Amino acid sequence: MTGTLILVRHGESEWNLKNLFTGWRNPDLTEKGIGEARATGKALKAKGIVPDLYYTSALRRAQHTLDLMLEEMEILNVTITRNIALNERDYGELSGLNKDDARVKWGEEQVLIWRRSFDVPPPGGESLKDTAARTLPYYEAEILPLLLAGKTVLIAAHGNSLRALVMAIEGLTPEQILKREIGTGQPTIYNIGADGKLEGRVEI
Ligand SMILES: O=C(O)[C@@H](CO)OP(=O)(O)O
Repeated sequence: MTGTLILVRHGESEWNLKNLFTGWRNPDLTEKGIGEARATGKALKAKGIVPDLYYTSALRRAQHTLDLMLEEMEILNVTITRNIALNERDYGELSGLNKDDARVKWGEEQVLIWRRSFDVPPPGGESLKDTAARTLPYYEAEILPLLLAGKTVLIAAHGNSLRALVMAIEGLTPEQILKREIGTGQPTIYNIGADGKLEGRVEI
C-alpha cells in the first residue's frame, strides 16, 4: 500500500525574523509565521488531505505550526506525538548569535559550511549527519511502518531535521543537500511505496 508523508517546516519564528541561529532555543512564531502555518493548513484541506497521524518536535514553533494547520483543516481531538528526535539541529555555541555577525566574524564560507554541509558541526552543536543520526532512526521505527500500512502522516518540524529526512528519502548526496532549502511553512509531500521507497511527490 502507498503511504503519504507530509513534511511541513514551522512558520517564521521570532528568531528567524531577527536572523538569529535558533537550534534548540524555543521562540514562538511571528504573525507572518502564523499566517504561513494557516495557509499551509488551508492548502492541505483544499487538496482533501486528511492525515491519519500527527507528529512534531519538542519545540513550540513546530508545535504551534501543527496546531494552526489542524485548526484550518478543522481537525479536532487528535493525538499529537511530540518527540525530541524531530527537533531542529542543535546550533551549539552559535545559538542566539546573529547570522550576519557570524559571517563577519568567521566568513561567509565557514558559516555556509556550518549551516548547510552534511558532516561539519557548528562549535558545540550538531552537523546534519548528527541530526540525521537521531531523526532517521525515529522515522524508520515510528513513521515508516505507518506509511507501509498505507497511512497518511503529517510531521511539523524544522529546516534541518526535515533536510535530514529529505536527504534520505530522495537519496541526495552531501553535495545535493548542501543546496536544498526548505522555506518556513513550506510543505513537502511524498508518496511512499510498499518497499518504503519514494514513489513520487504531491504538489499542493
Ligand atoms: O537557526 C536555525 O535553527 C536554522 C533554521 O532556522 O537556521 P538555518 O536555516 O541557518 O540552519
